[in-house]
Amino acid sequence: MLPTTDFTSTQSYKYLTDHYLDIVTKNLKDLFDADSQRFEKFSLQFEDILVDYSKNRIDDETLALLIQLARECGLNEAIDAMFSGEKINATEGRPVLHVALRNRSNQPVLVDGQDVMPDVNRVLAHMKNFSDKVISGEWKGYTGKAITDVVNIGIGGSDLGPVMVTEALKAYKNHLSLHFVSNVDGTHMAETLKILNPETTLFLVASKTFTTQETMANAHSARNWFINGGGKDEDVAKHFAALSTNSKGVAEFGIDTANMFEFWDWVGGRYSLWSAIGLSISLSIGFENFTELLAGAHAMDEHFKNTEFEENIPAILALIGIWHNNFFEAETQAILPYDQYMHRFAAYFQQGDMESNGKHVDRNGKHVDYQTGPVIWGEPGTNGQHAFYQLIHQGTKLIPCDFIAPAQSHNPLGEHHKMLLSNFFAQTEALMNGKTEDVVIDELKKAGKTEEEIKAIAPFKVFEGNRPTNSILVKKITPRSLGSLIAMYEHKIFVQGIIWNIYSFDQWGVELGKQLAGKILPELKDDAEVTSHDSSTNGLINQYKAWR
Ligand SMILES: O=P(O)(O)OC[C@H]1O[C@H](O)[C@H](O)[C@@H](O)[C@@H]1O
Repeated sequence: MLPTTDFTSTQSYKYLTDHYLDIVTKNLKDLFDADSQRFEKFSLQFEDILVDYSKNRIDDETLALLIQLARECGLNEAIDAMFSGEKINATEGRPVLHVALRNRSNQPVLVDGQDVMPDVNRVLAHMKNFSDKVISGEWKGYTGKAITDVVNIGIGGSDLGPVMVTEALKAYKNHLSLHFVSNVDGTHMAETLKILNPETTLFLVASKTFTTQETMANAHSARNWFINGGGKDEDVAKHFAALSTNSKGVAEFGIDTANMFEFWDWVGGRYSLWSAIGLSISLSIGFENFTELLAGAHAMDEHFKNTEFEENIPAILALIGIWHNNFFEAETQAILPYDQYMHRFAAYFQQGDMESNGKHVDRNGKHVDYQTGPVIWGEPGTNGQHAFYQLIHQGTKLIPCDFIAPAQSHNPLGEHHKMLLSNFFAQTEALMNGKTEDVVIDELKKAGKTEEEIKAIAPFKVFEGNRPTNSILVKKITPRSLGSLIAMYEHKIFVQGIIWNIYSFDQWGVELGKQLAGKILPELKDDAEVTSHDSSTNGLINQYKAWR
């Protein structure tokens, strides 16, 4: 059972409320000036990942109180409950054990008294065998040709993780071409199929439930394309595999269950890239690299489970996030990777974080009267700098940012990486220091402006600074370091959910739209006027019918 403490009723929350009034008057620049050890004090290293959280509006007392908050909210007990397989996803009656999928120690993990590790290892062995055969060309299509293209058909957690990781680890990629079709918009499938040959294409139908409308529609269209392209029913087994928890659904679709890669209901969709859902990753970069990804995540799991909160990276990041979210009233959190390969990282954690912590009912079933999960967004630097950083620097909203960058590039092209990294360092410095009016006036004077010109333009050129950032410097983006980085964010989300007293592992909020779409679909089959909805929805549907 998870604790059900209302964090706003704790002693530490009350202290934090007072302490906030003190901190809010302080400037980051002054905090640095007052303490030459601030970087050493407020940064942590885990393997090849350096997490610098010193450029946040915190001091020793802030951290001590936030850690007290974590203790008062029962974070220790909650971590034990997750790792020991308790059914902490209470609204669905399930344990939360993505950590078991990457449990490289092979220590038993019990669900209802039964060790899940033999099953985990059996599926991993199946994935290895299959990946090796497809990559080596031993696996043949129906006309005897080797596979050249793999299409993952899935959406949400059955798409975003594999897309993000295969992109982030493109430097490790083999000869297979990977494609991802998620949208039910026929354009996604049609455009993908245009360049493919049914004789050499392998489809992975990725769906935890094997009932998701979009994925099933795309899978049926892919199957039709395969049959229309010359394949026979009996050839489907050579070109379709399923990644799912639903063996009945897989068999009904007509995929040979020998080509089914299983996982279990204790794996949440948005935490499933470590499971059979990661088969596209293993095909793209090879099984050895996939296990390195798992090993990196496992190492972070061990760090999270065994480290005191004072030095626990996911816990510290989560607590700083709570400080921004619940005291500074920041509404969003930007994730800004200075790595082109990581261009889907923010999108991945949009689901990871927002589907997990976008909740307004606490673990007692009561409506919360405080803020829970932030809006997660971001794009790779430096592109973002030329698009939306203006608002981060000079807008009216406080936007805490995570800056992520690798020290070593996979593509050391001339001075490019130095240029990229100079921007990475410069942005957090600029956000912290800003530019005072005095400096602006001085610059304008030097540029030969008149008193009058200076007076008119100076206010627009002032940067207040004092904007909080975390800098996450990674030696190199490898399967291992990426695995650790993903697990770090996963556990950050977990810690925040525990403190906000919400259930982070269900997602009832996505159901209503699905239900209504299910009701509307039959209404679109003919041209009859629709009158069953509100006037807006009726009006839109009827106009659609008139125009189609
Ligand atoms: O893997 P599937 O069962 O097809 O589910 C795909 C996705 O759809 C749902 O709507 C959930 O919101 C997601 O958490 C899930 O990842």
